[in-house]
Amino acid sequence: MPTPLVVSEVRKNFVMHLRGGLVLPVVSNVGFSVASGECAVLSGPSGIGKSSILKMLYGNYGVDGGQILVNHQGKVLDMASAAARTVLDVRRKTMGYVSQFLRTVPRVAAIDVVAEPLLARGVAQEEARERAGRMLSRLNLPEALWQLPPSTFSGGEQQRVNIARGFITDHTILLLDEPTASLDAANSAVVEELIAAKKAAGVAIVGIFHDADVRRKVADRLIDVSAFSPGRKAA
Ligand SMILES: Nc1ncnc2c1ncn2[C@@H]1O[C@H](COP(=O)(O)OP(=O)(O)OP(=O)(O)O)[C@@H](O)[C@H]1O
Repeated sequence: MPTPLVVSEVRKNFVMHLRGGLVLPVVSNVGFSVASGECAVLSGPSGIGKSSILKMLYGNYGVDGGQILVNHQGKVLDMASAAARTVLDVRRKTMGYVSQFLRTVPRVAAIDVVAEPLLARGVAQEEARERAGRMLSRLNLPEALWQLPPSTFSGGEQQRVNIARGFITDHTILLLDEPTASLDAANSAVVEELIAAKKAAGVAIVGIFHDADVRRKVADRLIDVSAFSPGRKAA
């Protein structure tokens, strides 16, 4: 079976159009691969480019060079050069992403926000909602909130909706951007269990965890993003 995710020679500059086209090189020569069942954690100081790398892997940020090869339904394709339609298909079937903040859609109930990725994969509505409810219970979101849109939820409640939505599918690659940042110890522990279950199921995970304790528990390997800082020679 091909490796789920192989990143090589990826480069990213930000161009500040409001500053006369000033070019800010963020990362260069990014290279790593993530095996099935492995959790690789991006580490390094604030502002070094960790979130930018996750956003490039997911196709939210364009890439100025290099390859992001994913095993999508038995075929290897390059997210760095894939057409928008292909990127959406990869997101639906292969690659999940738990962003730092939930993007709420007005009037959509929390339970439907969580069930939506299952519906997109063809799961019947009743089953999708039942599974969404189970996931929200596991993350201790009070049932009274399930039918409400999450826009008024607390930071930690929104993050739990986001986590439930990200972990509900059987995507083979999962990107996690600080999933425990707004959570208390009990809910962080639930997320650690969910990550362990994904690893046991063979999912390849790339994550960012500022909490050293969580990082120590979930990481199989640290990837030092400072090594990809432009100007530094690759190790
Ligand atoms: N859309 C953008 N436009 C311009 N600059 C950006 C953009 N996104 C990120 N940057 C810049 O790229 C650099 C890397 O940011 P990034 O968020 O990837 O760092 P990080 O390592 O995840 O930081 P933190 O640990 O603080 O979250 C920063 O200097 C940031 O200002």
